[in-house]
Amino acid sequence: MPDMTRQIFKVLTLNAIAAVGLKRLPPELFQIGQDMTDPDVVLVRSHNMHDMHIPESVIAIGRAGAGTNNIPVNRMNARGVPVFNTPGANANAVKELVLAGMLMASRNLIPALRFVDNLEGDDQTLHEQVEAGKKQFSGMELPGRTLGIVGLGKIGRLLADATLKLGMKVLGYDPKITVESAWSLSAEVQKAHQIEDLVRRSHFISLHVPLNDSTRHLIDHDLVACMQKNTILLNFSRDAIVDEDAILMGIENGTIKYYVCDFPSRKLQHQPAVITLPHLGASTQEAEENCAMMIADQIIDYVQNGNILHTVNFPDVTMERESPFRIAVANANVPNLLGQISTCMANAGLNIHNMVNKSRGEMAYTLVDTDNPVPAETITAIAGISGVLMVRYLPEPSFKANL
Ligand SMILES: NC(=O)c1ccc[n+]([C@@H]2O[C@H](COP(=O)([O-])OP(=O)(O)OC[C@H]3O[C@@H](n4cnc5c(N)ncnc54)[C@H](O)[C@@H]3O)[C@@H](O)[C@H]2O)c1
Ligand SMILES: O=C(O)CC[C@@H](O)C(=O)O
Repeated sequence: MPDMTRQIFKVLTLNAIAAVGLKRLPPELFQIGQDMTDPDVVLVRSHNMHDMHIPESVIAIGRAGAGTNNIPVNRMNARGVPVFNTPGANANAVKELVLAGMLMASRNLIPALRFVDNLEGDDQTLHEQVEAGKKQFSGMELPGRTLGIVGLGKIGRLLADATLKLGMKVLGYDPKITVESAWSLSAEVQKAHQIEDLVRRSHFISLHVPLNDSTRHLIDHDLVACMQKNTILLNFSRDAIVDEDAILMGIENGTIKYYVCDFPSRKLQHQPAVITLPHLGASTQEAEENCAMMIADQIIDYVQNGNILHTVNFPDVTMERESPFRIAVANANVPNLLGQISTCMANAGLNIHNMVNKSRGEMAYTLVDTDNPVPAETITAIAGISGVLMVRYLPEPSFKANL
């Protein structure tokens, strides 16, 4: 069980996190380093944490970005460790790169650039070759074409808005769409009830779903077989959302004109119809700074106040402080745990001032403010309840980081 009352939090950074975000973590409260033993918090971007030993001291993981498939979320669930991310903070950067990808493909820009690079001779010869050769790169325009967007979250929605403005027809498929996304989606986006339907009707298809067991190889041989001839497929989500063999087969038989993606692989390298970028979707100054600032603020609020906003494994739970004494409990979402926690507090004669409890799937999280300090034995008693995964005592800190 980590030391819950400690006031200095050690932050291990596994990737470069923008300085403007790290600066939000004041040195009075946080010690930051790339070589930290027994960290309280791990900050990460794309570093693969699956094979890494994650010390018992860790109370939170912060992903400065959207995708969390590089983090062993299930292992963290068992320990009651929230995995934070920064939804939307890099969405515009990805949207812009997808637009660039669509234009690179629709205007054959990559082979055209290669053609020019390889021209030889003086200017006169070069101009002659340009005029004779350019017809092979003749492309198509976007207005009137159909873009199918798979996943209408933060990125998918921005892409829908931008491409509608360019005069495209937009089809969307998202069986798990959130209420927030549905509200903010343009009414001009047509709903596809089946992904096969979207794939059949689209000239361009762009993937914007998280990688998990239900989306791994979402684009397989069967779906490629449903595509129109000369489809342009864009994948700025994750490599394994597509079956690369199916993509290469689709290219070979003329179904896929271009596969534009952000995830290089040996199989895809040197394929003329594949445009691969080096995972550049979120690589803008703006996105990197947005993600770093957002994750820093979420971590500060969690370590100081136990508040949870934007994780992939916990419910959002926030409560204004009305008393200086607070405990935060992560527990399995099973009957009677709340009752047992309250009993431990009643046994210590503690009066509950305010309380909030929420669950998400198998995880539940409770914040309890008390009128009096919580004795160490009470924290130990709560930690000993079967199903309790993590308890933190959070007396109001003498030094508070600004949020
Ligand atoms: N290339 C990059 O640098 C980069 C940057 C940011 C995000 N990403 C990737 O893009 C993904 C999406 O990012 P976001 O910010 O839009 O996330 P988001 O959570 O806002 O949106 C994801 C959407 O996918 C939907 N979805 C889930 N399963 C689906 C399925 N089987 N079929 C259709 N829709 C499904 C969800 O309902 C949700 O609306 C991330 O998970 C990440 O892997 C890549
Ligand atoms: O941090 C990055 O550069 C990539 C982030 C991106 O893949 C994401 O899922 O947010």
